[in-house]
Amino acid sequence: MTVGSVLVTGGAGYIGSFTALALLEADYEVVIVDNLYSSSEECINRIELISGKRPQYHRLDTTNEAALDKVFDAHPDIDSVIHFAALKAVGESGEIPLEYYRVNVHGTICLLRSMTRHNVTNIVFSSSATVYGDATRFGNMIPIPEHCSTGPTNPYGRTKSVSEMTITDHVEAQRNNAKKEGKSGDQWNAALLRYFNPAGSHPSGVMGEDPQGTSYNLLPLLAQVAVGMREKLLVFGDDYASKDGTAIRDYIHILDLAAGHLTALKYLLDHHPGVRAWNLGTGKGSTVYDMIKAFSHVGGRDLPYQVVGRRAGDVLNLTANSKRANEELSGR
Ligand SMILES: O=c1ccn([C@@H]2O[C@H](COP(=O)(O)OP(=O)(O)O[C@H]3O[C@H](CO)[C@@H](O)[C@H](O)[C@H]3O)[C@@H](O)[C@H]2O)c(=O)[nH]1
Repeated sequence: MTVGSVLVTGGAGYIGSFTALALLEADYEVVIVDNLYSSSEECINRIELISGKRPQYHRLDTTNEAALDKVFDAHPDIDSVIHFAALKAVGESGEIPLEYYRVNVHGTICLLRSMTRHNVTNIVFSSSATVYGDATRFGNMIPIPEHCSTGPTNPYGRTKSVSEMTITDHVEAQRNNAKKEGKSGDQWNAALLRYFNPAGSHPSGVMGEDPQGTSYNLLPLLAQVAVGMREKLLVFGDDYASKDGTAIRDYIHILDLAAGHLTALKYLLDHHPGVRAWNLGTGKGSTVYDMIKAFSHVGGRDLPYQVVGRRAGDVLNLTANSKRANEELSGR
């Protein structure tokens, strides 16, 4: 018996595929759409290998609204959407901002329009801690609570912020319209999940972060150095105001992150909160050097690195205040 039917956009990507797996394991029916821009169909096979269930899958771009409509038509049971599909951060990403806005923002708009036409009214959005930018700019807001004002420092973060605002405005407008028509108005709901830095793989070793093409994030790069695919890690700046000069991030295990999507979805369905933002992080900050040390320790050899200049758009510290998520989502 299925407990609900969920459309997962970007479900062949790193976080998307782990969430699709968690949904299947919790007996949801899963329909994945993905353009395979930075992933591969092999992900669908891996999800099946672990869960014993094959998610339904359509290859399409979320900016193709007509194709999205067909998916909703073909799966009338879909009652919720988890929206991952987006171009992922590539460093400062300043070189291709229009492509970021087309895929990340326009894709979100197309999805919301198609959901509205099909009366699918619950959306969990894959946002990012990057929306906060430098949380020290108005006094010290570290660890960062959800009420910290947003101020992203790179185009990728801005597309996440604009998508959050688009979803918020749409959900509020839909609720107000429903009320005007004498309905309860609590039908539309959105979770804005602000992830800190995802890390790790499935204990089976079958699924993990497997970036297609060049990788820009610390974890996959460290893994590549550890297995000898890459000569050394470039450390982007050792002149930050931290204990060892390198920048601080909050690394959260991918299985915990995936579980957070299911609990947020349940919260929407049980409580009809309208729009609610949650940080998904651990509350524990680690520097780049901490991460190099941890990888060296586990791998049994010192990993080579070289300090270079700071990367544009990076901030000193992104560490979550995870009180709200702990109180509202844990144990669900
Ligand atoms: O080769 C590298 C890569 C990264 N870093 C540093 O490592 C930390 C983490 O960087 P990275 O893994 O690229 O993540 P962030 O820049 O913190 O975050 C981006 O990447 C995350 C993982 O995909 C997303 O969740 C965020 O939304 C996105 O902004 C930062 O201090 C970087 O300066 C290095 O020193 N060398």
